[in-house]
Amino acid sequence: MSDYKLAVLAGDGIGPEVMVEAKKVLAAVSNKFDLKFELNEYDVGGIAIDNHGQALPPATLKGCEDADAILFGSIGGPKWDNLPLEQRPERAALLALRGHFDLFSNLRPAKIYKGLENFSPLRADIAAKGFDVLVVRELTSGIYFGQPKGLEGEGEEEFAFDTMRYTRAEIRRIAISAFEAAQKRNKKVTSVDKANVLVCSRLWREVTEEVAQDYPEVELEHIYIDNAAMQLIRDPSQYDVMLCSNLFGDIISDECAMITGSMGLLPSASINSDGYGMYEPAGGSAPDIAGKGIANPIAQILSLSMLLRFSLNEVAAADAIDTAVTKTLSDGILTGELLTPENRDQAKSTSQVGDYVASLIA
Ligand SMILES: NC(=O)C1=CN([C@@H]2O[C@H](COP(=O)(O)OP(=O)(O)OC[C@H]3O[C@@H](n4cnc5c(N)ncnc54)[C@H](O)[C@@H]3O)[C@@H](O)[C@H]2O)C=CC1
Ligand SMILES: CC(C)CC(=O)C(=O)O
Ligand SMILES: [Mg+2]
Repeated sequence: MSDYKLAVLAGDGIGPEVMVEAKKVLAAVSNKFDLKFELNEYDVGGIAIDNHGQALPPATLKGCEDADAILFGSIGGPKWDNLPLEQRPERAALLALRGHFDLFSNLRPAKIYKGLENFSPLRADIAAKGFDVLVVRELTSGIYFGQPKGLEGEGEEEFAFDTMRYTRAEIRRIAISAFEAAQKRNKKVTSVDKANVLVCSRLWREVTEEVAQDYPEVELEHIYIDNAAMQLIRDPSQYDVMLCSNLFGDIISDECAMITGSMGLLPSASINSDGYGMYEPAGGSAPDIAGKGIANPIAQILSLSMLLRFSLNEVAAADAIDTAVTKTLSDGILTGELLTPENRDQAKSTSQVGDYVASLIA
């Protein structure tokens, strides 16, 4: 019997809706594998601004510090869009948590599931070649963590800037994450950069080449971000691990999600060097569908599986969730955004999908 303490931060928009489903699945695996979890829920993001006047209240941060891992939903939304940047949920809570816990290694696994081949926006013959990519994104540096500056000057001379900055050490540790992951997969790392114009990308290439020396069995290739975005549509089967800086990984991972059929299928793990992590869907709070009971809960459920696997080493429980999700999708238990207009009447609700996954584990 294990005792784990999780900080549960559902957040805004669809966050609380999909979190309910992840908790159902957690209850099912707790039962099946005789695991004991203490779940402590905290406000974060817009809801925390409304209730406590700040996006990351001290009690939330303390709860995360006291936990074995964080299960995170998503934050932000139109209600808080006009706040100054430093108070907005995305910066004041999400980037703050990533920075505070040094969660530099962001893993975003995307694949076309069996049964969903026809729901990928890829051309059928391209989808048939397969798609199974792990985006390894640097998460605590680069342009999102450079000092924003603005606004200065006046009139048409008024300006703002963001700085992109990477140290060798920051590049080295994320490159090692990518090579370690590739060793357990198909032994290929594609490093995505813009080394034809950016100095940071020149350093990125140099350090990535150095790290590659320690992994002779892993192939390393470099590609410019614009070409990578295009190649992912032309022939994504050529990729295994895609190593990206913070900005490029943010963009490329949304593209990978959509290749699988939906933003709502892509989970993520954000891990530090001690194995502590925050686990969240790669997508956002989806204000356009929030409150309708139609959000896809799979990314949240798979984020829970990653939490069990990477931070708690509960591999059997994680495997059980992955197997149940695979069967749910191949059984055609799908939320509406995955379906075509002709068969959308067969769409299942958020809670029907969560119930089905949980029932397969029980
Ligand atoms: N980790 C986080 O908390 C993130 C927060 N955001 C924030 O979320 C808010 C909305 O951002 P958007 O740019 O609209 O991106 P988004 O990822 O929330 O939504 C983009 C599109 O994907 C769809 N989508 C996303 N998750 C889905 C799911 N589980 N099931 C079905 N469809 C899903 C949405 O309906 C929308 O059409 C913004 O405030 C943004 O800053 C954005 C990305 C990550
Ligand atoms: C606030 C953003 C950096 C969050 C996001 O888009 C992401 O982590 O993918
Ligand atoms: Mg993003």
